[in-house]
Amino acid sequence: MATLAFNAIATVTLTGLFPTRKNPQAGSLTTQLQRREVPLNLLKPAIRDPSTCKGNGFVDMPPRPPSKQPPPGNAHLHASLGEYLGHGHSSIVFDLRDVQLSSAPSDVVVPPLVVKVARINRVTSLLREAWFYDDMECIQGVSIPRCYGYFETEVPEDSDVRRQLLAVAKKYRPEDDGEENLVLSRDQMMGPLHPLLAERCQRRDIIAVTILEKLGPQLPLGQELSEETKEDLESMFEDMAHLCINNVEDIRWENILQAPDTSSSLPSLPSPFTQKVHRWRAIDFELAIKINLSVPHCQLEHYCGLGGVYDHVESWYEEEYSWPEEESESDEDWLESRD
Ligand SMILES: Nc1ncnc2c1ncn2[C@@H]1O[C@H](COP(=O)(O)OP(=O)(O)OP(=O)(O)O)[C@@H](O)[C@H]1O
Repeated sequence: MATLAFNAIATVTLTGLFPTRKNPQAGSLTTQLQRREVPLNLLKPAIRDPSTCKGNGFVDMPPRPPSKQPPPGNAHLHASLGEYLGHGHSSIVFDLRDVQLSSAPSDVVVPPLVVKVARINRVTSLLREAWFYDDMECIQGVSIPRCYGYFETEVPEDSDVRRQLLAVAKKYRPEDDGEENLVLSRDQMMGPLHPLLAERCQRRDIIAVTILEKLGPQLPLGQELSEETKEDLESMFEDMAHLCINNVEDIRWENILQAPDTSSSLPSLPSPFTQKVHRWRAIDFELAIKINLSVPHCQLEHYCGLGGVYDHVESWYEEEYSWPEEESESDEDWLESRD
């Protein structure tokens, strides 16, 4: 049996756009999306000259490790959107059901998958994140989920699919409209944006998704974390530090999920840096930066982020936490009327 290469899927057809918790079957709408390769120079790493920063922990930036994937495939993935799994500033994430793969060898194993759908004004966040997935290919299935590609399609401004996405996005995060994308402003401080990012941040007629391996739940709240779990989490972020990826701004409880462990999941692989097999995985690289920090210095920053996660887990009590919000009836009625 062969496993699905990260670049095997060329096109994706998604049906049932977009369900809600109260109406998981909602939407007879369908769309087809095409893989878009993410340019290597999409993002500029932050490079400090090690000779002028002696003792500050800067190193020579290692080149991106060469991809171990075969030549790009031509497979077509067909799936319907299942349960809503979560959302953030940039996206809404759904389980994928009834997954079928065509134009691929029949013995290819497809693990349980999710689709991360960018909010219409956050396509650049997903594109940026897809660059980090490419950059961290060697730790996909190790300390981050396997990523099967970034896909896009153009949708006319007055299309039902676009309207449905806007309505669902608004439902899960009503305050999103018009929010400034601070990450891009930060990228701009390092020089002009890559033309693709500059163009995509003006567009409001693109649906963009990534297809990711489905992970398990977050760390259980309200109990002390074992030393073993803490060591595992620290080692997981050490893998990123070896690739000069600093993700301290997005180390949050929401962004650490259990490694998949169902009978249909793919096994977790040993770290190419520490040979450890992790029980947890990190997600969400919208705010990550590639910077020539040494591993210990990057790890120091990651420890700060993890300290916040440990506090959150250990001092949690239910009344404080009420996420996600319940859907309001009137919005739900509106959505149902669109089906
Ligand atoms: N691979 C996955 N498997 C299972 N659930 C996932 C997966 N990826 C994301 N989720 C769920 O979706 C939620 C939102 O995902 P994520 O944090 O990646 O979104 P985001 O929009 O990039 O967040 P933000 O921009 O606010 O940092 C997660 O907290 C988690 O509950």
